[in-house]
Amino acid sequence: MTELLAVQNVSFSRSGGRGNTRPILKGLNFEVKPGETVAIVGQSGTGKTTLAHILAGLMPPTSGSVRYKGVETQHLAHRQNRSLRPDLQMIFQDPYSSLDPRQTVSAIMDEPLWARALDDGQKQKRVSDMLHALALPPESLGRRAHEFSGGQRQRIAIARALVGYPSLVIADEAVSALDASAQARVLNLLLEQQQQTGLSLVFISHDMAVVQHMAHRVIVLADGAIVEEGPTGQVFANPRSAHTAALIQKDLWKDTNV
Ligand SMILES: Nc1ncnc2c1ncn2[C@@H]1O[C@H](COP(=O)(O)OP(=O)(O)OP(=O)(O)O)[C@@H](O)[C@H]1O
Repeated sequence: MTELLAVQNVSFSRSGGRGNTRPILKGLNFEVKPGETVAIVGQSGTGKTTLAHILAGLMPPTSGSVRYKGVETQHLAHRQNRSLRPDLQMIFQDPYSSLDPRQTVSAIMDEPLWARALDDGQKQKRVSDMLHALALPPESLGRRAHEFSGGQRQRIAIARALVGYPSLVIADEAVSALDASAQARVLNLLLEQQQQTGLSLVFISHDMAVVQHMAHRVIVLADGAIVEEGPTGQVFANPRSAHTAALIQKDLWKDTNV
């Protein structure tokens, strides 16, 4: 098997009022290979977050399929697929909705590790390594999520996603709310984990400089359809679509005006 995630003909429509449906995603096809980072970029409202939720199996596509290691992601929660569940992790944009505020950091970190064949000492070491890598003090373990700031919660959510040695992480604007030093720390950690464990990433970001730094391949969405796809160097050096050129231009403009 060459692909880890296979997206085939995925469309998604939202129902509007009076029986209308509005197409959000239109016939998407792409793959993510082991150890690969695929960035998904596009203007606001073009369907990136909707796609992330469908890829992670949090909602079904209207038509088409998303298979992770051959299993439809919407069926990953089923009992027979439970061992695959910790393999595919998602980092959401908003840590306030993605973490249970009453859970301790220790309990949050335990969940992705339950299925891993590690002894208690190895699990403790993995948790403390992740906290350290994300500049969260060891005392964090006994505290509850609501006791942390937004930036700290986001780092806890990132530690949770990585602690169980996932094969695939879907990161939706995972670092956009972090300050520059925390951003650099997280991006380096993701690259390091990729080198060490062969982690694959679906990386959704509006920040084209970060995309250029992180991704092997870029997929450009416009109005719910793929308008360009290719190796990162090629897409940035020679964008074929006006949408891609506009995204790159906008980012350059931003950088010269900080
Ligand atoms: N819960 C919802 N109910 C109705 N429409 C929605 C809902 N969530 C998103 N949409 C609509 O679906 C479309 C795609 O939204 P989505 O959030 O997936 O885009 P996006 O590319 O991630 O945007 P952004 O970069 O601003 O986060 C938009 O037109 C949005 O208004």
